This record gives sequence, C-alpha cells and structure tokens, in this order.
Amino acid sequence: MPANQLVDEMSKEQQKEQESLNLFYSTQTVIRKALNKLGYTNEMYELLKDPLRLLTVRIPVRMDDGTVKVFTGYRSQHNDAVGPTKGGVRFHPEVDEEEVKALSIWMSLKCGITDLPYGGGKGGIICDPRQMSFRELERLSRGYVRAVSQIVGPSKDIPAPDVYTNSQIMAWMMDEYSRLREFDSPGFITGKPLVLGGSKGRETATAAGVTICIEEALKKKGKELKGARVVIQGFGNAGSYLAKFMHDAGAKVIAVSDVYGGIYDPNGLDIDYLLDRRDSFGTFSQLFTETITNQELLEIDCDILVPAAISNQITAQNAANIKASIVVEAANGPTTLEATTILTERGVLLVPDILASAGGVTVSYFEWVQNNQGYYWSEEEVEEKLAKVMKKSFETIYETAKSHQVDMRLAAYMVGIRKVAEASSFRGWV
Ligand SMILES: NC(=O)C1=CN([C@@H]2O[C@H](COP(=O)(O)OP(=O)(O)OC[C@H]3O[C@@H](n4cnc5c(N)ncnc54)[C@H](O)[C@@H]3O)[C@@H](O)[C@H]2O)C=CC1
Ligand SMILES: O=C(O)CCC(=O)C(=O)O
Repeated sequence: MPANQLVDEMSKEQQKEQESLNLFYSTQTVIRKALNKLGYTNEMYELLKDPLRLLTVRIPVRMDDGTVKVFTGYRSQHNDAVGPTKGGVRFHPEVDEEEVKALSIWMSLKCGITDLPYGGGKGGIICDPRQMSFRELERLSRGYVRAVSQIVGPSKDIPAPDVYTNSQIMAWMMDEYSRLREFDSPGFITGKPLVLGGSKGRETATAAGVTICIEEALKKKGKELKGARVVIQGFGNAGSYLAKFMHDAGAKVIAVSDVYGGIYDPNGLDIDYLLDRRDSFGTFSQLFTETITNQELLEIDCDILVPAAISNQITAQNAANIKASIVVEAANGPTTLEATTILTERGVLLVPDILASAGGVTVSYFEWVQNNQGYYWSEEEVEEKLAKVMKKSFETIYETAKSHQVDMRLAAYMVGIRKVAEASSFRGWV
C-alpha cells in the first residue's frame, strides 16, 4: 500500500451507517425533507437546521472529599419564534454538544406537534450521577443554574427533567434560580415536586402519552391491548410507569431492562415487584441472576416494542430482526433513519419519538400554566387534557403520513416544523 494512502478509509456503507448514528446529522436530513415537502425555501432550512443559541459552561463543584471537579454542561435553544424555549436537562456521561443540539431541535418539533406555545431547548451535563453523592448532585445542579442563568427564565427558556434527573434536582434548580432573582419563581422549571408547584400527572405524563399512542396504533392495526405482549427497554421514569400502565390495562409485559441488562418471562413479569425494587436511576436487573442483554431484548418475539432508554438502539444491524409489529419510541432517537426505512418497509407501525414521548412536555406546559395562574388542576383534568392533545396529534400525523405517502417520522417532522417555520416567517426572520 502506498505510504500516503489512508488505511481506514470508510466504505460507503460504513459512512452511511455512521451518518445515520449521528443524531444531529440525521435530524437535519429529515428537517430538510420535511421543509421541502411543505414547499419552504432553502433559507428556511438554513435557519432551522441549527439551534439559534448554544451555551457551553464549565461548572466547578466541591466534591465530598474536598477536591474540586470541573464539569462541562450545555444549554441549547433551537428557536424561540413561537415562544420561550422548553426542554429537559440530562445528566449522563455520554452527553455531548451534538446530542444536546439535536435534542433541542426535537423539542421544537414536539411543541409544534402538540401545538404548545414554545420553541425547543435542551440541556445536559457530562457527569455520572450514579457515582455522585446527594450533596454533590445538589451542588452540581445549583452550579448549572448559576452558569446558565442569563439565558433561562420563566419567559425565556424553561428546563425540565430528562435522563438521570428528577423532581429533587428540579427543586434544587428552582430554589437556586429563585435565590438569584430574589423572588419565588416556580414557573422557571417544570417537573417539580407537588409541594413546590409541580403538576399532578407530570411524573407519569411521558408514560401516559406513550400509552395513548400504543392504544391508537393498536386501533389502526385492528388489534387489542388486552393480552398483547409488550417489551420495554429502560425502566426509569418513562419505562417503569409505562410497564405499570400496560400491566394494569391487561397487556402482558414480558421483558424489561436497564443499563446493565434485562429480564424476560414469556408468561409475563411481576411489574409491581419490579417497581418496588428499582432504584432512583431505574436500575433493578442486578437483583437477578438470569438476565439477557439489551440487544437480545429488542429482538424478542412480541407485539409491541417500546425503546424507553437511550438513542441508536434499533439500527441497520438489528432492524430486520425486530419481531414487534408496533414500535413506539418513548426514548429520544432510539431508531436510526436506515432502521426506520427497514421497519416501515416491513410493515411495522413505527410511532416516532417526537410524537410518542410528547406527553412529558405537554404536562410540563400544563404545570407552567398552573404556576403562572396560581391555580392548580385535579389529576383527572390533567389526564383529560393530555389525552385530547395526544389523540389529536397522533391522528394528524397518521393522516399526514397516509396522504403524503411518507413514513410516520417524516410526517411528524412535517407537522412539527410547520409552526416554527410559520412563526419565523411572520416575524420576518426569513
Ligand atoms: N422523563 C421525561 O419526561 C421524558 C423522557 N424522555 C426520554 O425517555 C428516555 C428515558 O428517560 P427517563 O425515563 O426520563 O430516564 P431515567 O433516567 O428515569 O431512566 C433511564 C433508564 O434507561 C436505562 N439506561 C440508561 N442507559 C442505558 C443503556 N445504555 N442501555 C439500556 N438502558 C439504559 C437506565 O438504566 C434507566 O432504566 C430518554 O431517551 C429521555 O430523553 C422523553 C420525553 C420526556
Ligand atoms: O418536560 C419538558 O419540558 C421536556 C421533556 C423533554 O426533555 C423531552 O420531551 O425530551
């Protein structure tokens, strides 16, 4: 081989696979297609393909052993033409700039689909909260708020929980923001504990929204939830409550997993026992000796598969082996674009993340509205309003997919991007 020839030149297939795994790149690809279908010009694509703002911060935290560790965090604001930006904060060792940017674009799309008066935002900190003490996590959460305080706020950008963050972390963040601003600011953040202005139904909202999507998808397939075999990857906020809802509705949850692996029983699992034993990071599998891998779990023979953990789980490598006829994405970005095509061509009904997981931000919006008006709703009111939003969103996207003969993901992007594009256009930005 000549000395100047690159040894590791990627084949076309490898290049395609890598592009497909890059969340940000694949998001831009679908945005371009969606805007094109809607008849927008390239200028609109240039505006919407990237977030308007991305702040990178370094957060020094005094650890319990007296040393100081500096963490890197991000807040990305995709577009605020519709209204303040909104989206969760993720604490995870694999957080990176590209991921946070893609996640903030998806928040714009989710808010467009559900017709909320928000644009998309998202934040993240590179850390492993499972290795940190309670007090270290508090100092990190407060440090993050101090670092991003200039660009967030109840009418600027409203954070919320995401992977490995919860209502306690939201409470510390809200308290820090209120101290900085010197007034009580419950509307600064959502997903708070009920006593601090949280909304009834927010804790279970993402799973409740996924449940509605499963029910609607089953109707389209002429099938019933009762007796259906369900497999769920991830047993945190989204996955564990979903398992409970499925179990209570008479479905058979036959496999669930966490970061370390999963458990499988074709006769159905004891969900109440697992809920009781999981820890605050959605971990339970280490209690069992006979476990399966996350990859094995995805390929189990079942009727409904719900990835409810992290991104890039269903890829060109395993899409042909997925047995479920309905895949509902509770997680953000669990299926690559190539895998989406493979599943759709095989007749699998794939309900995309920006629709399926939109229950969380919808009830976050309800929480913010309740904070702003200082009047709080009953759980039934929240559930009823959420069901209305989710059913309407599902139907609009299903019909868009049918009428434009596109897959559900592209249809969801078309519905989601329209509002941001229209608002940007009215403001004279494009
Ligand atoms: N919490 C919310 O309101 C919303 C969450 N989502 C999405 O749902 C997904 C799950 O979020 P939450 O349940 O809130 O997080 P969580 O932190 O409560 O739970 C995460 C679960 O995923 C598992 N997990 C982590 N890394 C994994 C890996 N490499 N392989 C397999 N499993 C792994 C964990 O063990 C845990 O069971 C994420 O993609 C998140 O962005 C989407 C919309 C709203
Ligand atoms: O509840 C929210 O505001 C955002 C939830 C979120 O981060 C998501 O849907 O990915």
